[in-house]
Amino acid sequence: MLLEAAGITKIFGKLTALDGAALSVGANEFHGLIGPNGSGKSTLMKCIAGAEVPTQGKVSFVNTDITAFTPTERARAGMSLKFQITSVLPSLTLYDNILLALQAQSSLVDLVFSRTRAALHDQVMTMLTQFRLANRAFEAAAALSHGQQQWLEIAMALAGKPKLLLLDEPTGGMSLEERRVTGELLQPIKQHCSLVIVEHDLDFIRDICDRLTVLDQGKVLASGTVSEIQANKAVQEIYLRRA
Ligand SMILES: Nc1ncnc2c1ncn2[C@@H]1O[C@H](COP(=O)(O)OP(=O)(O)OP(=O)(O)O)[C@@H](O)[C@H]1O
Repeated sequence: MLLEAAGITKIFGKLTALDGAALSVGANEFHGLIGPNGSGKSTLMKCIAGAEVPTQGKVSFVNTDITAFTPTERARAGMSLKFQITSVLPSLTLYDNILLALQAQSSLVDLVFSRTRAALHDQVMTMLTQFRLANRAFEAAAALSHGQQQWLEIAMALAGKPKLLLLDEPTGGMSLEERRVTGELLQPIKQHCSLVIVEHDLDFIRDICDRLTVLDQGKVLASGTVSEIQANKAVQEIYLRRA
């Protein structure tokens, strides 16, 4: 397993947000985290990313116990969380935003060699092309639509070539068409990266994910392939209960 979170409990004062939750993600796997409002999805994501420290439990990544790692140490180990490490600077061009994200991964020594700069140029353009933003490379990021800004942020989160990308509700506020394109843009990264994604849009998550974990009241209700989860009676019940 690439990521293994086990027995994760998180207590905020009197509230138990997570109660022995677990999550396993393999290499090249897209894994969706779903569940009703307040079931603990974001808190589990934060415990994995290092933004919250679990009260109990263990997080392993690439066979290393990272429970006590800082977010920066996790990033160095190959984990990337959109918004956490980098975020879009609206007054800079798309090109410069991506360049900054790439440069954050390079050493100062690398940066002073022009050959590296040329290589960075190619990487910037490749990433912009991959995220269908190349034709706007030299416009300010502020001019982008909401959806395009999200794509730019995802591209920036991928600049360090992470083994695992964590996305918390990336399609929030997107149009239906932008959601569809987001699914298409994410697919190719599976060749080199796994994904843990929290999303309220169940159609979107079903379309792009290989496996799903369902949280309910801080516990794992079910975990399995998309078809296993769709056929699961207990899962159907919590979603019906909500409706
Ligand atoms: N920093 C915090 N301090 C106190 N309580 C918190 C904190 N963060 C989360 N909680 C509580 O923990 C519970 C789980 O919250 P969490 O945001 O993880 O759920 P979620 O499944 O992501 O919800 P949603 O779908 O609404 O985003 C909620 O009751 C929430 O109010």
